[in-house]
Amino acid sequence: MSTLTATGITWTKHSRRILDDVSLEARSGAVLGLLGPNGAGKTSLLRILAGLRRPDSGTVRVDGTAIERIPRRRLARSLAIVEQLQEVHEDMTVEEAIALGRTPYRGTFEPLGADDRAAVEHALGATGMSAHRSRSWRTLSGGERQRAQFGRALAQQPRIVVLDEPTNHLDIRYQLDVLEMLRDESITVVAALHDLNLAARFCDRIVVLRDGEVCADGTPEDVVTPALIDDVYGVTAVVEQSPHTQAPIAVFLRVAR
Ligand SMILES: Nc1ncnc2c1ncn2[C@@H]1O[C@H](COP(=O)(O)OP(=O)(O)OP(=O)(O)O)[C@@H](O)[C@H]1O
Repeated sequence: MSTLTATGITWTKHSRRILDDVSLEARSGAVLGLLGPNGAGKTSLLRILAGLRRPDSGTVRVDGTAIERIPRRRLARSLAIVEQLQEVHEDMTVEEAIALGRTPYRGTFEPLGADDRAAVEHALGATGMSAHRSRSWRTLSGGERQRAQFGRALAQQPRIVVLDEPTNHLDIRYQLDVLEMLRDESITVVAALHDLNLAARFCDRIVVLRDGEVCADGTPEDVVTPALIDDVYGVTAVVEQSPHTQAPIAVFLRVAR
């Protein structure tokens, strides 16, 4: 397992500061939820955390090594990202798309080996996509696509996975399934989520971004409070503790005036 840390991340685009001195730590094997209103900077931060974009200042480290010093192939073996609206351009089957996750382990044009096939089978099974393996990517529903994308990340056998709203197209069963799976797979996870209650139930820690700055960082109990929901989202809420899961549950009452 691995730790992913960000220190003092600043990113400016068109002279607008999108991220301002953001620091966080995704601890080994834990699930870190990234929350915040639309436009707060979650996607921008995730792309920096995954090494897809360089910040103007600040450092991202994987197990203490600055991410830009890790060769791309090695990084791809330890870190996978599932972005929103990630497309598979060619007309591939689900199985072929998931097998793309094996690219960092194979030479170009090298056929899948036994390890590759085992990883693809595991990913198909874990995401409930085995029965859909031969279907064309183009014919998948939004939720099926999301599961297959997640399967591709799992096939990569990463130690860290960065997910941008992994559950937004999923029905409740698969929302629970994906989040439970993330916990079971013992992977270090950073996931941008919009659903506060899902985040409170499944994350070990939650970081809240507002206007590109971290405005809260703590356990779900520390972070999911009426004061924060009012402050960050402008919504009046009550927060209770579920007698069933012990996690905080917010009930959103109205837009605060
Ligand atoms: N490449 C870019 N060029 C210019 N502005 C950008 C770029 N990428 C993001 N932004 C701006 O940065 C801000 C943060 O965007 P980002 O997508 O990171 O937010 P978010 O928290 O993921 O939002 P959402 O919840 O709506 O997905 C937005 O105002 C967005 O318009």
